Amino acid sequence: MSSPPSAPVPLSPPRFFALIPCAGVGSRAIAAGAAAAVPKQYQPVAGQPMVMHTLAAFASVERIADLLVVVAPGDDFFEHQSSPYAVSACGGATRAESVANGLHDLFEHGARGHDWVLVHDAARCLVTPAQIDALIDACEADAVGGLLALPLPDTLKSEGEGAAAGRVAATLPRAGKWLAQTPQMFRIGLLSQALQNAADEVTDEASAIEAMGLAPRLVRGSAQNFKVTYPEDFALAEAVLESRQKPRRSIAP
Ligand SMILES: Nc1ccn([C@@H]2O[C@H](COP(=O)(O)OP(=O)(O)OP(=O)(O)O)[C@@H](O)[C@H]2O)c(=O)n1
Ligand SMILES: C[C@](O)(CO)[C@H](O)COP(=O)(O)O
Repeated sequence: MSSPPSAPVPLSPPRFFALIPCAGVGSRAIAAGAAAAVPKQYQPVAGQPMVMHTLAAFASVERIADLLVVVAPGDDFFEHQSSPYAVSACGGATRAESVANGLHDLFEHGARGHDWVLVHDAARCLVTPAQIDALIDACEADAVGGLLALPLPDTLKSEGEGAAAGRVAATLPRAGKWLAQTPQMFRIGLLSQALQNAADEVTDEASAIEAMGLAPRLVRGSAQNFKVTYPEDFALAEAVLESRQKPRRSIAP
């Protein structure tokens, strides 16, 4: 007599991982002609290397089970820090490659395909635990996943080409246009597959998912969650972080 088929083993609830691509060189952050001593994510902002602010925000989110920082091969920054974060020197030539390599590392350390991963730029050091929680709340029951993003606040122009470069070619409709931010949150298995299919030029995780015919959820982020990209962004990031650290002045009765 054959034994009855065994009941399928129920999947354990998905966990939430954070993956921080931190392997860039910050070429646009270097002022024309000036050489930066360290990549932008390690430059001091409001008393700490920029990436430490980013990591502190994720460390405050209780639902994040584990966090992996992806740095460039040979980068020894975290060897000189007494920080509790897991670090993998598996950064690639592009951001997409750094993320794909980091996902591989997460799998090797026990992550499963149905776990969630929140990918977040090291250079978005102003993200807050509340914004991270808002993304998780909005996406954890979603079939695809999603990203923080901001509706376009300004009038949108396209630039001419050739002899018309530097001049407006057209004013484009901005309704329904959003600026993609991070974190971007997807199932680890799905994202890994999407990045394998996608070309290296995809500039965010959502684009790789979209290329599979799926539609990531847009979750409203904040203008303060900007990416430090150009030299002038450092002073703005510092001002915002310092304003958060300052004790609020009480208003006299
Ligand atoms: N090969 C790369 C390129 C970028 N990043 C990371 O991806 C994030 C967003 O990228 P971006 O702001 O473009 O950083 P850089 O590539 O360093 O900047 P630039 O393009 O100006 O050189 C950054 O935290 C950066 O460290 C990465 O992990 N691996
Ligand atoms: C992922 C990202 O921050 C979303 O806006 C952005 O696409 C990164 O682009 P970059 O050219 O690598 O800075």
